[in-house]
Amino acid sequence: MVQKPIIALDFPDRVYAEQFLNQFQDEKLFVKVGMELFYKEGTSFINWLKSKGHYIFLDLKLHDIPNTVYSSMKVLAGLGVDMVNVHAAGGSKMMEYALKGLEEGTPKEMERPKLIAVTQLTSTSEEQMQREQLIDRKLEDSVIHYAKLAFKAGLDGVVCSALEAGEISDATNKSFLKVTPGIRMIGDNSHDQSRIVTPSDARKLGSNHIVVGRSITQAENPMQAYERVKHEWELN
Ligand SMILES: O=c1ccn([C@@H]2O[C@H](COP(=O)(O)O)[C@@H](O)[C@H]2O)c(=O)[nH]1
Repeated sequence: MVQKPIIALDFPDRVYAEQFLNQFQDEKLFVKVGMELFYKEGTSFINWLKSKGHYIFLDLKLHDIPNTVYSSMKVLAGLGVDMVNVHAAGGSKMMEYALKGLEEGTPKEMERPKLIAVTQLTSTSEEQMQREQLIDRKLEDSVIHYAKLAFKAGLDGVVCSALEAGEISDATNKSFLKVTPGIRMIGDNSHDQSRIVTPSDARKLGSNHIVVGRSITQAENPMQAYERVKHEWELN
């Protein structure tokens, strides 16, 4: 799959999203559609993105009982997106059912979307995890544990911070995807993120894909910000 930085289209509606995308003219981008935009615009916006030739990560982070996730994935499989995800905290059985739903729901002429699992959100710090999730371990231990569960369940990879990418490769295998949000250029505002890494360090640490939102979408010149991120990411 194409390794361009994945741009998080965190916009309230398609008018904002299309205005943003129009700046890139005919460039085929890798974009992420999250809950905000999908809940507002639904599948018609996904179809529009596809008609423009963009790669799509549909970031809905499913987390429910196995049967519900199975049936929902069966539906999402028909959308023709490139990547979807679940929360690993839903457990091994839920992840296996998610994969089964995707496999059964993908039309014969399409490729099954990659399925990845969120380990610990990049906004979560070790202190918060220990206090609120009552996990009395290092944050890396929890991330690696979830990555191993996702790997065993047959998933294609995980969402993690680039800080954990190397250890995940060692615990699974090199082709297991590490998709890493929490990306910031030096000096950028970290906002609500806790585990942040630059594009260049993410590459060095072993990320396969980086996800970048506000550093691009809220920049004074989003095109220029995207080119800077892409340059750093591709250079290393
Ligand atoms: O652990 C996670 C999982 C998903 N995200 C999503 O990525 C982007 C990051 O946006 P920034 O503006 O670059 O912080 C956003 O859509 C999150 O929902 C994540 O950050 N961490």
